[in-house]
Amino acid sequence: MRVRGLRKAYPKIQAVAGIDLDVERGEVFALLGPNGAGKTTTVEILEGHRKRDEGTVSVLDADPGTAGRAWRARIGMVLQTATDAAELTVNETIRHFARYYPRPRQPEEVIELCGLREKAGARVKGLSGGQRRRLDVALGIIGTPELLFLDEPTTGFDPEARRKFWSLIQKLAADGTTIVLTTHYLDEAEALADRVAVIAKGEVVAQGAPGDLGGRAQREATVRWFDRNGEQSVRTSTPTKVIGELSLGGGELTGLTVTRPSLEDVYLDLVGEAR
Ligand SMILES: Nc1ncnc2c1ncn2[C@@H]1O[C@H](COP(=O)(O)OP(=O)(O)OP(=O)(O)O)[C@@H](O)[C@H]1O
Repeated sequence: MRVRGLRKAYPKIQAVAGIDLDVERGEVFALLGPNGAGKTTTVEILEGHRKRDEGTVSVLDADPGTAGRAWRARIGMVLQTATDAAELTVNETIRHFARYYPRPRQPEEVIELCGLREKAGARVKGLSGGQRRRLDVALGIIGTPELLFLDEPTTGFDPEARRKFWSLIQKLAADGTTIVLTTHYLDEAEALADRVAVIAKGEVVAQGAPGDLGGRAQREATVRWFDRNGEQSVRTSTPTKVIGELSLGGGELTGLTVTRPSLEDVYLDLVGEAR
């Protein structure tokens, strides 16, 4: 996927103000950014659901603005708005949608992957919020997409469901599915994404591997330990040296930790600077 100079204005706001993105095949790519940053608008343009004002976009070697049905069948989407509640059961819904695709996954496999086995016979309208979201994901992957868009996929999931969802995404990625997701959960981006882009006010303010975003790996570390006087801490760019010096006494250092700024620290700095 290749995006250059993407722009989109609504009557009152420039929602996307010149975005460049590259996503490689097989990559998990996360879009991060505060509410209203322009993530959903960008994703909708990439999905072919919204017209852009300016810029060039190539998704699976086609322009989403003009690509046809065959292209659409190669793409899976999980939008922010949940599937319409229906009288159908989970099983029936998944089977129904499978018929739209030339190369569907087995419905039983998808039910299993999405943790819906116990709810397969339940009516969709009776599902909890998190279960509905898992059904959305099931419908997003039923067509065996080469590229899967997930807009805030785990909002409303309990911690266990989120972990299960992460392993589902890891399985899909291991099978070669390219995944573009938006999320407000930085631990999710860190667990799943090969690369992330932080968007603020319609612009990309940083892009890179989660471990290296905003020069994170090069930022100063904090070394903490306990001694007779209580907790001690030093900020340093050479933590190994600091620990070497502390170790000269020969004893074990109590409560020794070395920490770098978290992805959340870096993210908040980046987004704060963009305000
Ligand atoms: N259909 C629309 N008509 C007018 N303005 C819109 C429309 N959709 C979005 N906007 C505005 O465009 C800006 C970007 O919205 P967008 O939904 O792309 O942000 P987002 O990054 O996805 O936010 P969130 O994290 O809250 O989902 C916001 O200021 C929003 O109010």
